[in-house]
Amino acid sequence: MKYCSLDQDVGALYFYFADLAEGQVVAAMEYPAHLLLDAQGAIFGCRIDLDDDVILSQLELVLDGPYNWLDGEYGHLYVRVADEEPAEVVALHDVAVLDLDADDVVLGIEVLLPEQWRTSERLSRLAPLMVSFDDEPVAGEGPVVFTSTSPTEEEGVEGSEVLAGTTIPLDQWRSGFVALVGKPNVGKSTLLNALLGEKVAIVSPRPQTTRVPVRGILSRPGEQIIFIDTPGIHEPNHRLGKLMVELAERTLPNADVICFMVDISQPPSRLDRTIAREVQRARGHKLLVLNKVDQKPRQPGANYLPAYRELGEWEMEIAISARRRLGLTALLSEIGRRLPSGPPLYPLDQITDQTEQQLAAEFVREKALFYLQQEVPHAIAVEVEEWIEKETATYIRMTINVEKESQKGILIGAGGSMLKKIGSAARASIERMLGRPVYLDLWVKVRHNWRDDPSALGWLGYRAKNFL
Ligand SMILES: Nc1nc2c(ncn2[C@@H]2O[C@H](COP(=O)(O)OP(=O)(O)OP(=O)(O)O)[C@@H](O)[C@H]2O)c(=O)[nH]1
Repeated sequence: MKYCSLDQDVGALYFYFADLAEGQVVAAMEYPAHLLLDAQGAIFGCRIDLDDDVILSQLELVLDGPYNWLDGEYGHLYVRVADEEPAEVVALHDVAVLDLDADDVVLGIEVLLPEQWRTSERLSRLAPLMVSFDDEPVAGEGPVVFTSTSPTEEEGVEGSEVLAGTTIPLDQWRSGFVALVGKPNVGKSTLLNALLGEKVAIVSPRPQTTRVPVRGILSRPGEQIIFIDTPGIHEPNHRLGKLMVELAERTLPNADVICFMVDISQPPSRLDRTIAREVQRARGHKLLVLNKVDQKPRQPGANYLPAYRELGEWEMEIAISARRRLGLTALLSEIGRRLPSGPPLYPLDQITDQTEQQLAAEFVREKALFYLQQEVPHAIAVEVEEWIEKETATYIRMTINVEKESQKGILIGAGGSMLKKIGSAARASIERMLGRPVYLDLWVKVRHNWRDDPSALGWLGYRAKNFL
């Protein structure tokens, strides 16, 4: 690698393999990422888990570095400042983004560092290569000395510290429900996590990741916003899909504010139009939320804003990047001022309606969505069978249900390799959530066509009455 930089505001660590010129990055690819730590816990590189879509010529610049290495057997790309074995490999929640130029060559990699990894001790091994974020790295220029300051949060997005000891009389509070609706993959769950500063909803590059509405609660002085991240509205082709769409649509009548989310880097589709019509019929305040402003339009130079604007009557339109946490303060203040008067509906320190067990099962599904291809991850339902707090670790046994024998084989992989990969990534996420070691025991079972079987859907928890 040539340089790296850290955007303190969002925690984005960027590895440069070339000097970037304006407009040079034209595409991006996303992959799961891990941090490589030395014995002192300092980050000395990262591992990106590639898939077969990446070809060697794309990695030409990356593999130019003396210590970078592609492990062809597993598709692991190592980007490092030294040739050493990591003392620890830590999975990151967010995917890494590989920026490509017009010839499809990778120019740089961005990973999002959780706050605890942004200290000068953790970054000490990378310090000699750090350039300050605002400086464009220029060929021939030496690296700028890196001084670590504590990351600045977007004002108001993190609310927990200002909640303690609130003395605001209850009749001066505002509270209400805010529905995040839109077609699959527009970034609803990413937005919810970004607004809460915590991961309460799983995210993946595949459509139809969210299956049931997830509530995320943001409490700030005098204000409680209950976000409902809804399944992406689509044309369903099985009972589970129908339930997902029904649950999403049923959040609309009760929402005080509706954020109709779209992907501004693409033109509106038929689904966007259908959802916009449904949103228009609801009583709540309607905001048009244009996500992914960080991404180049599909057609270079195109502006899809007017086409989205025409889909309905919007009280307000706001451009954001959920991934890069841009525009979120403005969005929150627009939502806040539209909330009805009322006392908080949830305890002020509660951030979601999901239990730790539900979230743990979701983390397993999230990793399966990353690692598995095509239909297999969508055919998965994860059940927690056992959860025992032991002295040194939490023991968790889960069953992963699939629909066919062939899917079971793919999920387990040669010699159990795929299940191991999913398990170790999920275990890292669960450990982060629980703050203690976890022993994760995964089993795979075939439940034929469970997505179309009403009784299987019922005992797997996919029932409308559970969420209304
Ligand atoms: N470039 C870019 N990508 C984003 C942004 N927000 C979300 N994404 C990516 O879009 C993909 C889908 O994000 P999700 O948050 O799972 O989308 P969703 O709308 O909840 O999807 P469903 O669960 O299918 O309804 C993921 O790969 C995200 O990383 C953004 O602001 N910019």
